[in-house]
Amino acid sequence: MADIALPLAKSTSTTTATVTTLPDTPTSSVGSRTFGRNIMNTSLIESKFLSHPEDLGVVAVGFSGGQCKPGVDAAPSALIEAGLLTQIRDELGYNLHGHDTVHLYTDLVPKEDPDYRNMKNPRAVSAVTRKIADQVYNQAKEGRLVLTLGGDHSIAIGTIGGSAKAIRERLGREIAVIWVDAHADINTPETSGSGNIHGMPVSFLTGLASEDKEDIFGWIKDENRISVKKIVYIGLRDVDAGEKRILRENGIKAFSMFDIDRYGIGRVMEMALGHIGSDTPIHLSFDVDALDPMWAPSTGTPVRGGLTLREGDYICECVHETGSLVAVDLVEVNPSLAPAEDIGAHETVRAGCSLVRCALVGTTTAVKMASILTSEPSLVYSRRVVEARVHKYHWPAVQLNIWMLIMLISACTIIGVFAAFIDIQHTLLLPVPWYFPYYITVASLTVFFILLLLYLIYQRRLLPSIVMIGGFILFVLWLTGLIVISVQLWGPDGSVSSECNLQVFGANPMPKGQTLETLAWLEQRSICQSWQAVFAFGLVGGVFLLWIMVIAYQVFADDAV
Ligand SMILES: NC(=[NH2+])NCCC[C@H](N)C(=O)O
Repeated sequence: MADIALPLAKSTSTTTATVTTLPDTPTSSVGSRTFGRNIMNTSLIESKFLSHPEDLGVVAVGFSGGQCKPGVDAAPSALIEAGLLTQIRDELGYNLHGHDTVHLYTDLVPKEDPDYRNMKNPRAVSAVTRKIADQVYNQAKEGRLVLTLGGDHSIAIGTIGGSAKAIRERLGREIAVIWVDAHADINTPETSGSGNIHGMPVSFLTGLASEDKEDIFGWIKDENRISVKKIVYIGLRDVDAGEKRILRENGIKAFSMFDIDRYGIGRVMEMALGHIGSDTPIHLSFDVDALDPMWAPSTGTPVRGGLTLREGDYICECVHETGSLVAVDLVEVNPSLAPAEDIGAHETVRAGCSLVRCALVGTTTAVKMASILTSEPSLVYSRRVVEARVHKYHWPAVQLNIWMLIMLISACTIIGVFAAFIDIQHTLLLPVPWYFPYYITVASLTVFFILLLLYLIYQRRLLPSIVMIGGFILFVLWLTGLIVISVQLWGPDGSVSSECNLQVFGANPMPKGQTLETLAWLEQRSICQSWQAVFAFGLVGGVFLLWIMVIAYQVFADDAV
């Protein structure tokens, strides 16, 4: 394979590209990315699926055979020259692996490569993507995050094929793909108008297109494939007719620029990540042409009306914040296509660097600025740590809702019954026993506690400790009330229950007719039934308070794992 080796010191050139590489800083001097230790450089997000989140496997792919315009193969060198890898290592604190070579794959490109099923350069793209799949797989199987710098978007057949296989082997899970692009790249060879394979990678990855010939994508096996249900598109605005049909028929989730205008990027990201779910590893494949040409003009198939750079960065930050990111591709930067002088290429490369940084470190910029402004541990930092922890608690929504509903019913019934009892005592000119107002107070506190929980849920700040402490206090109060009620019902003095059985339920003969006596009997019966209801709801409340403590403990324990 003909590759450009990257020397350790800044160099000014090789035959095909000018390559500037990392200054010779030993990796060991790079700040640790251990959670919370190095706030300048560290992502505050704990990775869910990487065993070595501090390691970054880099695959630099200088390949342009998936389309016809030369120049996209020079992108990795341009990005590296702009200092991307140096920053990733020295500022973001990653340990880099495999970063010392830009692969050109010239030896994999056959001399003769006639079109096949309407595909251009089919054997070259197949051989190169197969090799890329191996490279990405080798990095990903070590439990590292993998960054691939393309290259045109056909290389995603290799990057996604490789990470899908590695994650299946390592974790037994399927990956999800967030495909940020102006195009859907889901043409089959038959629906493609251009025959360019960079417009087809998703169809090969999902199995919508396949081929038996080993040298023309026959190497793609189930282990490399992804499910159509696990792809989410963002930024679409130039989708071919055949692709629209494929998207519709397969129910593929897609957020076009129209959706971004309508809902805003924040809501779109919520919906996109909601579709994927929080327990699925994510491969982010970012085509720079998703950005508006204003921000990224140097790309092979620019389409106006795209994302702002900030929206692109936000997408990358959101994906990073999930903690589910396992691989990132940045593709279709073509430094040789600079419509308005050289500045276009420069801007596009800068935009690309920004996207990658955001994907690798999330929103640390804010933290970084705050920490520079104050020498004390920054407020922003501490707040973010708290938020990162709060967001990780997974409350079982159904149980929580049932719990609140039943507790609310119990508390309100008890308040109602005792309020009525107090009224009766007043009417009969009898003193009010202490436990009537006591139980009303406890039940009111319970209602207040439920309202507090609702508020905290709305704020996404419900901590298990609050629920456990609150639940425990209420349980003790509730239990005291229950004991008092039981003593009244069945205890030695008073014994409401035996009184009721004797006078009311066991009254013989039962009063009938519209007499005062019947009315008095009916009133007494309803008082007796109210006592029973109070006992029943008191019992339910006590048990449910125990239950919520168990739930809170489980939520707490799950998070600690
Ligand atoms: N990754 C890209 N830039 N793809 C552009 C694809 C354009 C067009 N849909 C095609 O199939 O040829």
